[in-house]
Amino acid sequence: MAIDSGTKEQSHKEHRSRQSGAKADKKKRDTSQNGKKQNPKAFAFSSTVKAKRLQSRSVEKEQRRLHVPTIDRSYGEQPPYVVLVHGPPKVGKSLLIKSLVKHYTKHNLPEVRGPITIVSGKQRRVQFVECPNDINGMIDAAKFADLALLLIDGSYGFEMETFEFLNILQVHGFPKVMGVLTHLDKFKDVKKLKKTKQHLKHRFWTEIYDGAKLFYLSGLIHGKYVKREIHNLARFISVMKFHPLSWRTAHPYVLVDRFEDVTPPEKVRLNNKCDRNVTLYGYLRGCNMKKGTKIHIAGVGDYSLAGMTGLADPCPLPSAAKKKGLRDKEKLFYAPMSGLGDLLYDKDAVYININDHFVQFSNVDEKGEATNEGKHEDVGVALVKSLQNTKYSVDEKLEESFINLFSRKPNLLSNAQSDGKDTYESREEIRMIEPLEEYQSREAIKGDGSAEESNAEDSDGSESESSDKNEAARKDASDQDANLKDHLKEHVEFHGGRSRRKVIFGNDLDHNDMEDSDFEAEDDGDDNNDDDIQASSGSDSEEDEDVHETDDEIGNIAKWKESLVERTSSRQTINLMQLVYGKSTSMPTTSINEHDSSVDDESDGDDFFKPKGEVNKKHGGIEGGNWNIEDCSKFTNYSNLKDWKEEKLREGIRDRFVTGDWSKASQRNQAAEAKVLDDDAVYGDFEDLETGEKHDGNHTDDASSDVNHKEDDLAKEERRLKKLALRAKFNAQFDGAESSEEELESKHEGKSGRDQSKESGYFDKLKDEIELRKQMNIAELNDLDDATRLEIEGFRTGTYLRLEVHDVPYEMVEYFDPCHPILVGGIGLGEENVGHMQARLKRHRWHKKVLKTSDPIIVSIGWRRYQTIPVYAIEDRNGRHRMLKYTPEHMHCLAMFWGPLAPPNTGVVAFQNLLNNQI
Ligand SMILES: Nc1nc2c(ncn2[C@@H]2O[C@H](COP(=O)(O)OP(=O)(O)OP(=O)(O)O)[C@@H](O)[C@H]2O)c(=O)[nH]1
Repeated sequence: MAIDSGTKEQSHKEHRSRQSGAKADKKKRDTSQNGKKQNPKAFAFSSTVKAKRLQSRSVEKEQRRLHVPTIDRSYGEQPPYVVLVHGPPKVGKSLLIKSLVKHYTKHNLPEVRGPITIVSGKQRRVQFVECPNDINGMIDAAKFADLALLLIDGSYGFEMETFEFLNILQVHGFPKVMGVLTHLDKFKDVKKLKKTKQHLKHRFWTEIYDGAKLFYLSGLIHGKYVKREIHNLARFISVMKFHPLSWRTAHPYVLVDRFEDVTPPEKVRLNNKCDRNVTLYGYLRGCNMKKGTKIHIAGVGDYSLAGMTGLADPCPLPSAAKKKGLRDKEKLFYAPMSGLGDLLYDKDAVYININDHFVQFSNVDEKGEATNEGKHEDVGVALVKSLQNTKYSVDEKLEESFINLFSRKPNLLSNAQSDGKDTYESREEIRMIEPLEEYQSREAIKGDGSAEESNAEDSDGSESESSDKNEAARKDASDQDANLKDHLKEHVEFHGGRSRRKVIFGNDLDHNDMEDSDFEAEDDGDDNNDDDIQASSGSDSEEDEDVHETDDEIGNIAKWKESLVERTSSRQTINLMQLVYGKSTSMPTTSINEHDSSVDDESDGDDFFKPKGEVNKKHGGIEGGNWNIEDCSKFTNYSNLKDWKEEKLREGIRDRFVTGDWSKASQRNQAAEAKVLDDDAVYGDFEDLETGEKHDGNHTDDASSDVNHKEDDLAKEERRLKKLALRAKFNAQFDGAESSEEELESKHEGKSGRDQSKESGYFDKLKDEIELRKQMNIAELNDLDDATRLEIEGFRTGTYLRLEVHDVPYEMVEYFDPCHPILVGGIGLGEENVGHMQARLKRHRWHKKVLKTSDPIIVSIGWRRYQTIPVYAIEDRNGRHRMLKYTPEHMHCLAMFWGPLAPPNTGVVAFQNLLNNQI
């Protein structure tokens, strides 16, 4: 009792809720939110301003989504998507592929050699390829990759390889790109890790586009990456959407995943260096390939095919695989070069591969001894297992078979591999012994050489992008040329037993300081070395001087940046003036001059150039009448220009933008029709600007152009109706699958109830039309028998092809390296001819020296890469081409060179040096 009474009497201190501090703030926030709106979605449009903003934002998003529909020419089953794993040496490329293969197939991949095809889902296969660490390999890889995984050593930072590869990618059509940070376990400090991650992410975004996916692989568990992280990465790969790239949809290509030498052995015996016959195997991609198409083997040359056969798919989709027997399990992977796959018969050889889990034995380990996990191993199994390792030509196998069968000698390939390793190790040793000399000599090479390699050029045709993000990426890349990437510097250093080419960003110096605290001793030395590199390279360009300044005085960064920014901005204005107004101001004056007096303005006295002047005049005459051309700047009548500084004028067009009030638009359109009929002067009205028509005294022109417009419209309408009729016919024929889709769409549109839905409807209609045409083609082809179909259509994309090529140089066989994928591209009509080509070209900002006319360069264009001698020129204002001895600074110029022709709008990249000096 006493206790009870005691407790009753005891007064506890009352709980006082916090009045200030983080907790109180949070509570306030919560209560205020809860109090105001319990269901934020239900009150989304409580404010009209907000509603308007939301609406315009969604419209903007919708608009951004729209792009000209690309025509997908792939008719057959989708071939496996190529996932390219790229990165500087020793960053973990092989390990990532092994981990991913393990994730998908539950099999351990002994080594990564050549493309590895795996089934990643019911409807999807992917082919993993490790990108070789040399420029040639990177160029080829950029041409066939559907998704590039850029591996970056997080503990070290960006290396030049990544940026060089990105530049190549930009030119050859930008496929999807994802970044993967590895070696993050080397960070001991969590804060530093976080900061570095953030920093690298933003740097990555600057290079690609904001929001580009970057994965973090935090470390290794049992020598493999963490399962969960690999699982996430695999999920992303499995669901990723790939857009067809324009060059590839117009050209068939094969990424070779199996290669055989089928030269008659007798011929080789007589002459070891005779031309060889080879067979190349791989999935057909891009578009259909007809018989008789010429091919280009990257790095080898153009050939006509001696034979082309379609084989059974070695790794079919689960949905497509027809099970032949009960034990016929689905084959989930195919990697003949890595020694994975299944039983395969073809003309040249028979391959027997048995999955580990069927026979319960492991592969041969490194020492060449079999570690038996299975209960018992019979002779048959041993035989089959030894056969597993033979995957070279028949003659080679005949020579080696008895050794392989009975003595368990490690095969030639593994020998070669280990030899390679040995040489590498010995090279490392040499470096360790003589680090200084080696280092300095390498610096000297790379100060010039490696920058030369990255001598990427912009081209006209680089706009052949399909995905918005990719476009954004390119835009970003070009936009930020001036301000961000100019600061990017290569820094060669000896790190972790090998020379690495670190990327240093001008605006990241402070960050580097932060990072450097970890590796202080090293980097102090490196700073000095950096100066040395600059000195040794001996370049005396302005930029380099600037860089020297920064290296000398880090405190002056701001000033240095100021001067750079000023300079770039001043340059930009000049360029802009030239680009936007330069011609517009000059053209009218020249044409006026020509009209006024027949004296040539610039080429006066020079009879040679007179005809050109006349051509110019003609141009002026033709264009003068054409008021509807897009580039109105050339014919600006200054008296008609509106003064956009006037508030009233600006107010007048406010509603023409997404943020404006659109209800007026419909009224205005009605009014506009009336106005056109009306002969009253409408000068100064904004209708003029929108339609691009000018009403200054050319009423008759306007009227006639209007009539033309109307006629055009009528024709268009007629065509549209025809198409609709066709479509209806098609729908009636083919069980109305599309119409149901359409209904859904229309329902959706009705729901959204916006004007913009019409536009997206148009977009969808365009897409539908393309699809319709495709379906009609397929329907038409389905009626044909197989042989005729093959004749007309060619081999369909996704077919596993065997290509036989005769008389290739013996070096192709001799130096064949499974780690260096072979790309075979189909050549279009007209592309097999040689001739002069003209390309727009700009010296890359990393290339320190100007390029000189007649200095040989190596050009990569289309599937090809070849050496040629360019002549640089620039187009003067009067349309003449003036030869340049050297390329101009920060400007495009023209390059004329001789070589196998490529279609217009093809991306071009040129290199001065392709030496593989990057290890
Ligand atoms: N600590 C740590 N080690 C890693 C990580 N990723 C890879 N490694 C190790 O780095 C070494 C090189 O890995 P590889 O997969 O052979 O690298 P690679 O890029 O294929 O190398 P090359 O083919 O020679 O260019 C291996 O010993 C890996 O175990 C990581 O995230 N953390």
